[in-house]
Amino acid sequence: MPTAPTAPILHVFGSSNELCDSLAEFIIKSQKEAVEKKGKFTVAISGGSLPKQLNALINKPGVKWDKWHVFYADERVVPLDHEDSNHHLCTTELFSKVPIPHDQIHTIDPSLADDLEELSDAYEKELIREFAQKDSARFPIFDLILLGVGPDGHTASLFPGHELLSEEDRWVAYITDSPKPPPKRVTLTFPVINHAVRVAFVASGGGKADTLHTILDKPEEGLPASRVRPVSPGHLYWFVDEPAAVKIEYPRTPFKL
Ligand SMILES: O=C(O)[C@H](O)[C@@H](O)[C@H](O)[C@H](O)COP(=O)(O)O
Repeated sequence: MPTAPTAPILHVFGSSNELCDSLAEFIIKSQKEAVEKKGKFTVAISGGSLPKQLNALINKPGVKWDKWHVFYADERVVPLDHEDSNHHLCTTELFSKVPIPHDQIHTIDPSLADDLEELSDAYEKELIREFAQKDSARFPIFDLILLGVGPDGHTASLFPGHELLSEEDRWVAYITDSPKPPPKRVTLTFPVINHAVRVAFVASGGGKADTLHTILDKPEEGLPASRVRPVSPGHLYWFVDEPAAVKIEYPRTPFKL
C-alpha cells in the first residue's frame, strides 16, 4: 500500500548537455525496468522546454520506442498542429525523429474544445483504457512523469492559488484561466502525478534559481511544484543545471545509474 512520500533526489549538472545526456540515461533505465516488469513503458510529458531536453534520446541505443505509451502531463486546448500545442512541440522535437508507433501517443481531442468537461472526460477515458478500470485502480500508475517548472512555481497546468491544487478525485482536469497563455488547458491532477513510479522535474537556467530555492528549501510555502511528492514506493527526482541550482540549499545527490 502507498505510504508517506519519499524525499526528493536532487541531481545538479555542470552543463545542459550533461543534464540532457544523464536525463536520457535515466529515462532508458526507467524504460528497461518497466518493460522487464510488464512489457511496456507508460510516460507523461509536459511542454515548455522539456521536449527539446529529450533530444539526447534520439539515436540512443537502448530506447525501445515500440514499448512507449505516451500521454501529456498537460496540454493546451488548441488544434494538434497549432504552434501552442504540446503534442505539436513534442512531435517536432522528438516523435517525428524516432520510430514510435503513432497510436501509442495519446492526444487530447480538440474537436471537443467547446466543452472542456467533455474533453477532459474523454482524455480520462483514454487513460482508463490504458491503465485499468477506474474502479479497480484508484489512480493510474505511470512509470515516469516528466515535468517542467515555471517561474511562479507551477508545474503541468497546476498554477499557484488555483482551485485545482486541491483536486482529489479526478485524473484529468481543465482550466480556462491559465495565467500562462493559452488560457484553456487540461492537466493531470496531483493524485495522478503523485502515484507515479518516478516523477522527474527538469529545470535549467538562472531564471529559475529563486523559484527552485523556494520549491526545495521552503516546501511549506506550498508552491505547486513543492506539492509533487510521489507516495512510497514512488520517487521524485530533480534534474537541474548549475545556474538554476545556485540558490538551492537542499542536499545534492551525485548522479549515477
Ligand atoms: O505546457 C506548458 O506550459 C507546460 O507543461 C508547463 O508546465 C511548463 O512545463 C512550465 O511552464 C515550464 O516551462 P519552461 O520549461 O518553458 O520554462
